[in-house]
Amino acid sequence: MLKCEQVTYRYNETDGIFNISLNIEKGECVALIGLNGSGKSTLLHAMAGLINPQEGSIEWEGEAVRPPKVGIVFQHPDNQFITTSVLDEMVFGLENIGIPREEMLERALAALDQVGMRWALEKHPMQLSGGEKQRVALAAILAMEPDVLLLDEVTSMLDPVAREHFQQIILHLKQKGWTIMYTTHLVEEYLMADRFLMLDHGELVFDGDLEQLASSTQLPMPFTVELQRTFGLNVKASTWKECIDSLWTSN
Ligand SMILES: Nc1ncnc2c1ncn2[C@@H]1O[C@H](COP(=O)(O)OP(=O)(O)OP(=O)(O)O)[C@@H](O)[C@H]1O
Repeated sequence: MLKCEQVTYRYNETDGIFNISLNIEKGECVALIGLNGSGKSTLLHAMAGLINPQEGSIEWEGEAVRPPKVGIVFQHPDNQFITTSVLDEMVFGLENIGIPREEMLERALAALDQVGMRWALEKHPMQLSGGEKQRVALAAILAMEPDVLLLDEVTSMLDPVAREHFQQIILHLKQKGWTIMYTTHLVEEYLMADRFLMLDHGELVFDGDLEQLASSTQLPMPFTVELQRTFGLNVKASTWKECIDSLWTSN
């Protein structure tokens, strides 16, 4: 379990995150939402051990969080690359955490397979498209086998096709039992989460499921949820097809 207790990280008097307490269970897929500047990235950075809260504690299974236990992928993959080939990029991270040489290639290839990027092994990261770079950035983190995967607006720069591909990868990781927390401003991406945490001015103001989110906030909802609400159906994460099927059977 990832446990945040009364975490405060202050940039100044008004900006930052304030007194955040929450637990994330193993295998949960959590969407961290909130307006621009509400503190989402700051919370993820604190959870990844990249910044140290001035107050409170963040622990995974009773120990202070630190990479590689917690892995984070950022909105702009370019910031994550430091080597000149995809293979070197994968190996660099693994070397840093002391993975034996013979295991490195195996791990790197398995992670690249998970995101469909093995073909790019010899490429310079800068020769890849934005979506491909983002998949390699994710693979580099997956190869380190973190217990918790944090994704900070990872699809926001992608075109609709690349975005859908990336969302499928996240859903696949979720099905495999990864513990995931992601931030997004795209309401359709709410459908990937089991649970929602909402920040407002650095404070945690909501913790609940999709149905509770839809009934207790004024936020725009994914189209299928709006449809369910319009027709008086129970709100749940549904695909288009499931939504239409339940509309047919409700009459
Ligand atoms: N390095 C910094 N120095 C000072 N203030 C900062 C710094 N980084 C962020 N802030 C401020 O802290 C607040 C929270 O920022 P943060 O980036 O965590 O929000 P966010 O919810 O991730 O926003 P967005 O949705 O726009 O990505 C904002 O008011 C921001 O201006």
